[in-house]
Amino acid sequence: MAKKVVVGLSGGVDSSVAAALLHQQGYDVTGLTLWLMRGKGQCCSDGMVDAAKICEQLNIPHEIVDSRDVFEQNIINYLVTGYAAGSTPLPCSRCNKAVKFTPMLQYAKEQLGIETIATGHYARIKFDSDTGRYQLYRAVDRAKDQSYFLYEVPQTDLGHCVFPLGELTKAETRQIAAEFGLTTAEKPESQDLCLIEAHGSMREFLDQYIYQRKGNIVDTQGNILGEHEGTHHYTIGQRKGLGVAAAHPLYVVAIDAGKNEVIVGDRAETEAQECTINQINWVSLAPATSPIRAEVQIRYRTPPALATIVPLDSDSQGDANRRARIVFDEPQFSITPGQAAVFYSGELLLGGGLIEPL
Ligand SMILES: Nc1ncnc2c1ncn2[C@@H]1O[C@H](COP(=O)(O)OP(=O)(O)OP(=O)(O)O)[C@@H](O)[C@H]1O
Repeated sequence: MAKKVVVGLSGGVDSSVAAALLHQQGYDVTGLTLWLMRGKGQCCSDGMVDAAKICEQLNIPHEIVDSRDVFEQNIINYLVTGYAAGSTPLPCSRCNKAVKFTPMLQYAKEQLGIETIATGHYARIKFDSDTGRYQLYRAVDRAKDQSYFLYEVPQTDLGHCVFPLGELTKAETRQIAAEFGLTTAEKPESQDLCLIEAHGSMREFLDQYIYQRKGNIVDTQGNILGEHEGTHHYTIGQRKGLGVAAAHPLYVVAIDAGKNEVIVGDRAETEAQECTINQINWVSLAPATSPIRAEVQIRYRTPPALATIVPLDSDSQGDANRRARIVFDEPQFSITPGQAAVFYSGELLLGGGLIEPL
């Protein structure tokens, strides 16, 4: 009997190709689309229609799961609370874990009796029989690699996931889509976070939830340089849009939501060599109990930098091995609370955690 798999279909070209490839390989494929956003979620409604067209084309069943509440609780609330507190939360890794993988697997198992799910993520999973762990590797196409956003996916889910595009380049994916004649073959690449695509900008999205309270933009000595309309409009390392005239470029160095201040300084003042992370999820490696060396990536598009990860006893929720101090070999530009620090050894993703306020 054909092996059954549920493919998470966003209506984009990547997940369409993932479904088409598995279908071609003889899998019994079911498409599943999560309805994520209320209100301005035009991209969701378009996505659902495009995903339905793919399912018709491949002649496979299509399930739509209303996940708007799950998305609101786990992503919208998370973003709004984080930005209001002066951090820059990372929604995609949280979404993958809390909205996509775990709930999709649960639905697949409980409602459809299917044990495996697939997505169009660019990353690779391998089982390591020595450690008994499911390991995550960067995608072959480094420009498209999405492993950074997958560091939170628990071992219990990874063992039930397939990433058919992990060995492909984006150009190959497009070519395969054209060869299959998929209706999504020519669909343009999504440029940004789905929330930004839906709302125009993060600022427009957040302004619906967070009151715009005017405050001061100050330098690191406390001198007032200008005015802002809400600390949630800023992120660490930001240079553009400060509205402050200065002889040399100024960057956001810190955000003090309590005092309602944005603190700016020159580039060197945004650099730090250490940070603490919490809520660590160990992926390819069993939880470290002594310091380890790794390449640590502090933003999706920031190149990894060599560092020592020193485990601390417990995290904010009291779990052992889930908090660590990261000591970089060189100072790093704009270490940003709320973003993820993800550790790699070459292509292998070891684990990751969330950066605490410095
Ligand atoms: N609403 C959704 N419902 C089900 N699965 C989804 C949904 N959104 C994304 N996914 C899955 O997660 C993968 C990565 O999503 P991401 O938002 O990064 O899209 P992407 O890289 O542009 O991929 P695609 O071209 O398939 O949209 C998708 O390929 C798809 O398998």
